[in-house]
Amino acid sequence: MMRGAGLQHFRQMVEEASDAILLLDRTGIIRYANAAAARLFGHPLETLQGHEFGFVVVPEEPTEIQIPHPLRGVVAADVRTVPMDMQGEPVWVVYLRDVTDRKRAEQATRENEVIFQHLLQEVPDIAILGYHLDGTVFYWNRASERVFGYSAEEALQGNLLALIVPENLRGEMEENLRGMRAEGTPPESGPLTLRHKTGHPVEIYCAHAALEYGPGDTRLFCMGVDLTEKQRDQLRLREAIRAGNIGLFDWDLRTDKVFYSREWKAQLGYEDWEIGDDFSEWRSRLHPDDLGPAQRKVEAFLAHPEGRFVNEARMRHKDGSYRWILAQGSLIRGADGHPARLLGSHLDITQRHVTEESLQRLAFAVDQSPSIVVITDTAGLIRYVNRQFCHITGYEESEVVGMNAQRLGSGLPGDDKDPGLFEKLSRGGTWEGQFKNRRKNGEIYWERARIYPIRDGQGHITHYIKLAEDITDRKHLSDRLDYLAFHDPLTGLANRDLFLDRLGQALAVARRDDHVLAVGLLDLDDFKVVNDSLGHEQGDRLLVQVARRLRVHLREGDTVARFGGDEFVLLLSPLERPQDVIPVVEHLQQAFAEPFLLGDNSPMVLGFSIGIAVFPQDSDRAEELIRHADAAMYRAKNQGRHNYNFYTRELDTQLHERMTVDQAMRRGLENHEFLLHFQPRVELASGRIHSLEALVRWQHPEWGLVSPGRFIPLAEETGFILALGPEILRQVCQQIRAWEAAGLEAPPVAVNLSGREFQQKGLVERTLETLKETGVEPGHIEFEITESAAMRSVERTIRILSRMHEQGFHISIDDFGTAYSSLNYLKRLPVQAIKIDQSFVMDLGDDPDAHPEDAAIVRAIIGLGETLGLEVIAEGVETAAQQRFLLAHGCRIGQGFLFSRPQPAEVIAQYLPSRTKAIATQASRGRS
Ligand SMILES: Nc1nc2c(ncn2[C@@H]2O[C@@H]3COP(=O)(O)O[C@H]4[C@@H](O)[C@H](n5cnc6c(=O)[nH]c(N)nc65)O[C@@H]4COP(=O)(O)O[C@H]3[C@H]2O)c(=O)[nH]1
Repeated sequence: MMRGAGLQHFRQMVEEASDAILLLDRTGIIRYANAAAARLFGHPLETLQGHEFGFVVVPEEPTEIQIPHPLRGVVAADVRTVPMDMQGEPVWVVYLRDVTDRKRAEQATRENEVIFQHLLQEVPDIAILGYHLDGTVFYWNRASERVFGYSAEEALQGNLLALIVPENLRGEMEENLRGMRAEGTPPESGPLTLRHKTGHPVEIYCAHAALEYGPGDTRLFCMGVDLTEKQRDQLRLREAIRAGNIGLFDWDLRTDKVFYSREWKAQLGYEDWEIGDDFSEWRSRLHPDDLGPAQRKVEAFLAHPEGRFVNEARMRHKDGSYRWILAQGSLIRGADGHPARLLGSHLDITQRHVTEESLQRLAFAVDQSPSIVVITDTAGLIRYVNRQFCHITGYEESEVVGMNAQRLGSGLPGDDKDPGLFEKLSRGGTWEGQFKNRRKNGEIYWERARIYPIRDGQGHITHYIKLAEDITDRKHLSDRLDYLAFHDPLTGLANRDLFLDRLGQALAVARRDDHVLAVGLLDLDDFKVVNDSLGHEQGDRLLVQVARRLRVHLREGDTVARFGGDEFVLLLSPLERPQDVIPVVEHLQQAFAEPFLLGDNSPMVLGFSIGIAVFPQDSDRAEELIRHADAAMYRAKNQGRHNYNFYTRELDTQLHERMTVDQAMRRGLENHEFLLHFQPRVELASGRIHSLEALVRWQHPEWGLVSPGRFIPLAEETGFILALGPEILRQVCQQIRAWEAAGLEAPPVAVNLSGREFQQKGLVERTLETLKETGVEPGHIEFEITESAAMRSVERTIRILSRMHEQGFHISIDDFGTAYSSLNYLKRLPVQAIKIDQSFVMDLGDDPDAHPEDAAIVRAIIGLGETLGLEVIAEGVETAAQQRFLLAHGCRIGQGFLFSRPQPAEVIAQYLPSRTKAIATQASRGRS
């Protein structure tokens, strides 16, 4: 039992308790009430005490009662009654707790649940669907039924993916669900195109919410708004702005604050939060060079805000690079009519700038290109020409743009020069070829061109481009080369190739029409002599005149060709009979009786020899006909001047013989059949040997000793002399060494050098080599070259003879007097001797006085030799009278049968002084 202070404390606790506490006697009268009870009942304590409680309560059982409150209406309270015994009296302690607010909240919640469920279910424009993370649908409101066409009953059995997600989105959706399962991130909100039960697309704006139903049971709600057209437009606009990467700005001119959109910032590499709303954010990022102009443009626009504000400037990206930004905007005025905002967009046009710059460079390159560039449209109208075109054609760009390319004869589409051209181009092919065009001044020029079609993005041909080069010069050159390939450059006559071609055609016609044709090979008599003595220039002049005369005196259909040198070939066709050639030849002979004119207009009569071969009797093949005509010509020549000769079978035999001799010579060289005879050149006064001339002989096993007159000309003709010559020199050197070895004093030996050998390259080197090998000094050798060979190419002769002379060789001019030596050249030749041709000496006979002309020639040659300081050697001295004449006129040295025929080396050896004797003689001379 509590007493004293304890009781006091208990009483205070009861008094201040938050719950209402009443003490009832057994009749239910309130004997005590605390302050909370007074608040609960809304009556003062005094009123409560002694008042009947009035509620039926079950002791010990919590009960809820409704208490009428004078101010709050009805107050709800939870009641618990506990029976007690107070000083023997049974009493009830009643505890009351005010639960009005809680009750109300519970009521509200209950009501809300109903409302929300109703709302969710009935909300007209929002399709709400709940689904598990595997897509199984567990909630489907009425709007979903309308939007997607499935009833809730149908939907609740199915899977969202199968129901409303179209094929193309399924993968993405599954990916989203996987993301949700793994990381708890719900799919992003945004517009979606789903599928109605009937299959048509349903465009909705979809927001997702994830709800945790229990551990491991997260579910998703999709709330989809079926978009109105306006909303769709707005969304499209937003999407377009995003997709087009268009940055937006909204500059409040009064506050100087600017709204920069995410894209505006992203264009420059910034996150949304990295850029504020100050005007300086724009200004500070402008390229220093663009800042001033851009600001001035803004100011100008604000001062006169007409149309649209447009500016292109470089702006600094976060990475430090600069981007080209196209800013466009319009002014918005405030309610007071003053400019309030500048609203606009930013577009990154860097790529366009790069492209434009490279296009500009390309355009520059095309314009400056060394090629002609022309662009036309598909109708052939010129749209562009470059500088080179203007330079080549002489047209100004403005004169031709818009003009049909055809009118320039440029060969572009529509040109009728090549009908295949347009067809090829319009099929999309490339055309390549040559055009013959006209410059503005009317001049013709050639171009090599390529034309390509230009296509647009869809592959349609929109233009044609021509790239061309002016090849006029090249064309002329190639025409010239073509001409040269088939013509003789000197006379303009057909060359061998063209002649063969014509002959081939003529043979075909002759075979078909059964007629005769003739090939004539014409060789000018004595032309070589003229050429060698008067020089090439005169020779050429003569050849040109001959060509002209031949052309003039032959029929139109006949062909004249020049095969080189003084060899002309005629094709006479058609003829009825072979003998029809004769009048033609005679006509030509008459034509040649007329003199030709030399450079100094001095007249010169030139004859010709001609060999003729006839189809079909001699051959039916072109080459063979020419060969036969050649053989006939040789015989004509051999028979004397101004002759003509028909080919005969017998001629073939001769040719055959020539071939046999040539082969025999080549074999003979291998078999050492060539040997030397030596003919002394003697001092005319004393008869002493001055020097020797080596003369080759051919000791053939069957034909016996063959003289050089019979094989040297053929050897020269066939080139065999080039093999034989070095062999002769070698034998000469070896013989000199042999004589010396035998103790004899070997005099200098003269060796004949044929014209062919003289022309050959490396002559001096090879000669020196032979001398070195055999150990003979150059001073021991003298080379004889004929006057005609020396005069063939005088400058070259001088060059080679000078080199020989420098090496210590002696040189003499053989057969002097037979060619037309220019004294001017003779003076320059480094020769030591001239040999009077034996014909002049022999013609003196036994009595030179009886032959005054020959005597005069011989005297003139001796005088010439004296004047030029040359030794003069007379050839063919056969009589003592000749010897006396020569001596009397100052010729010191002679050679001829009078002194000795050419003899083998052993015979010659008998005449050679012994070396010891010679030395002794010299020694005794030295002493005296
Ligand atoms: N009737 C007559 N004839 C005389 C008299 N004295 C010498 N001869 C002959 O006249 C020719 C002189 O030689 P060539 O004018 O150089 O004329 C030479 C020369 O052009 C050429 N020849 C001879 N040997 C060689 C050689 O080794 N090389 C070259 N390339 N040609 C040679 O063959 C030509 C003829 O040579 P060969 O028959 O040996 O004839 C020699 C010689 O035997 C004479 O008093 N009366």
